[in-house]
Amino acid sequence: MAGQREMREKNTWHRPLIICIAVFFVMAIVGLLITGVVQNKAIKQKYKYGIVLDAGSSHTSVYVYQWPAEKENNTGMVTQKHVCNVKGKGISSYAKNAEKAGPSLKECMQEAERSIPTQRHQETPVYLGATAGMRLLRKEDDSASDRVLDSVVRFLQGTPFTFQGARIITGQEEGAYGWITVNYLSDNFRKAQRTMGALDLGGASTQITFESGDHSQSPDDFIHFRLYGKEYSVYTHSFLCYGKDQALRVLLDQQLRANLTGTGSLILQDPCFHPGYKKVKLLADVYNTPCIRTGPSSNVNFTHVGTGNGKLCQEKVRRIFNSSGCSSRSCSFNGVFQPPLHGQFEAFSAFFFVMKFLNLTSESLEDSKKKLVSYCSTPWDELQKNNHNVKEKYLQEYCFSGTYIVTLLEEGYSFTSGSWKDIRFIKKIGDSDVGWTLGYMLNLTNMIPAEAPDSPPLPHGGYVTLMVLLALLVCSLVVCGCCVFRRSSSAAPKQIV
Ligand SMILES: Nc1nc2c(ncn2[C@@H]2O[C@H](COP(=O)(O)OP(=O)(O)OP(=O)(O)O)[C@@H](O)[C@H]2O)c(=O)[nH]1
Ligand SMILES: [Ca+2]
Repeated sequence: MAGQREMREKNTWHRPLIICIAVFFVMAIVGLLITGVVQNKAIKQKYKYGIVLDAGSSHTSVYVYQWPAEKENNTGMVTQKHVCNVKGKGISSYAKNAEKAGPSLKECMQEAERSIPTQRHQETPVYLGATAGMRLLRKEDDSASDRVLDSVVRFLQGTPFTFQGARIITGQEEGAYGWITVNYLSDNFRKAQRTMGALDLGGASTQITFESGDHSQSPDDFIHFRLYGKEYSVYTHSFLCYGKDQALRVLLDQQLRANLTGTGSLILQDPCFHPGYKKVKLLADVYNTPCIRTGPSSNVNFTHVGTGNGKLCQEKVRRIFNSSGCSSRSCSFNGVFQPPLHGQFEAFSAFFFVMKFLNLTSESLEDSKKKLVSYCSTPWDELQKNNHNVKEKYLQEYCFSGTYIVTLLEEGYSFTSGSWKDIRFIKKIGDSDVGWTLGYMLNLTNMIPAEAPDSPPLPHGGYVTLMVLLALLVCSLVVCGCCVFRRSSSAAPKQIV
């Protein structure tokens, strides 16, 4: 008895201790749960922003991008928040009144200010890249292109953002950054998946870009990237004057020269324009481009008459491409080396605008050509009646533009009826417009690391869930342990002393 009493006296503190430990454990578990939940509560995401102006030949667009502030180096995190199309033509059209080029951006830059929190303005970089329209102006009149850029720089320096520069990007950059945008938005870099090619059709130039190991020939047409720990050898070529606006002028010039009799008024019968289409135009609007060697005196008018012969239009458009004179193993056109096509291609900008309107984005090559012939024969007044909400500038040219696109892809780049299905005509990937601007900003802000960032073995959510489950397991083990201990101590045989 005395022993038991002694035992009990010695252990009087066991029970409260166990209870105390259990209480602390439960408190720790509850604390863990609350931390896990609060930590993962949707905190107001903090974003960073970037602005890129695409100063194209036909117009300028202002893109606002955003990304989660703490995930700067993660991929797939930069998305387009806003886009504003500047009213009027491209900045190269201000060659004769350069001081107006910068202020023409005002409305869209004010929209950009409204779309970004004020406290972020100071840290938001602004980049302007000018493309083929300014490349052509620089060819024609270098000082005029400088004056236009100066006006743009002065204006953008006056915005509340951090202006990082305005420059004419090369055709190679335009192609390469379009390819980066396509594959970044498709998450192909982070997943080290097969990349897709990029086809960009502008008003003054067109670009083809795709991964190819075949860089033994024309190394100038290759760019090498190391992205997320993987090497990429990318073929890219930009054809200046092969944007659809300039190509139309080249076609008109070819037809005008064939019709120039020098007598009476000039009438051009054009199979790429609809029956009943008749407009008096200025020769200056055809010849005021460095894409055509000088033409007849430019203050002369000509009457542009449509005959709507799609087949003849295809034959005329084919003449824009010179398929002879290839000194490499394989060429696209005009003697330009092009490695064999392979893989999927994303065709955007005017490729999309035109093929979407003509409802040819999912047609085969053969059916596209047949439907174009039928579309081109549609009388102009019928077309206007059925499409009164479409800009006449675009409506009058869809027959030419569609024929040009099909000819460029088939005759120019050598897409076949088999590989035609590898082309996808798109405007966006997710919420972001496809074009060179996103790739340009990602490169300038170093947001695509050369090496894959170390990622924790578990995604954050998985990590928290695992921790909570483990904690609950520990807790239940402790509780079970206590129960077993208590049962064993109360069931211990009474010692008879
Ligand atoms: N049908 C149609 N055409 C469009 C639309 N937007 C632009 N275009 C025309 O499509 C062509 C290409 O447009 P963009 O990709 O903006 O060309 P750009 O960037 O100005 O030209 P580049 O400097 O050569 O890249 C031009 O002839 C535009 O006039 C549209 O919404 N619908
Ligand atoms: Ca463009």
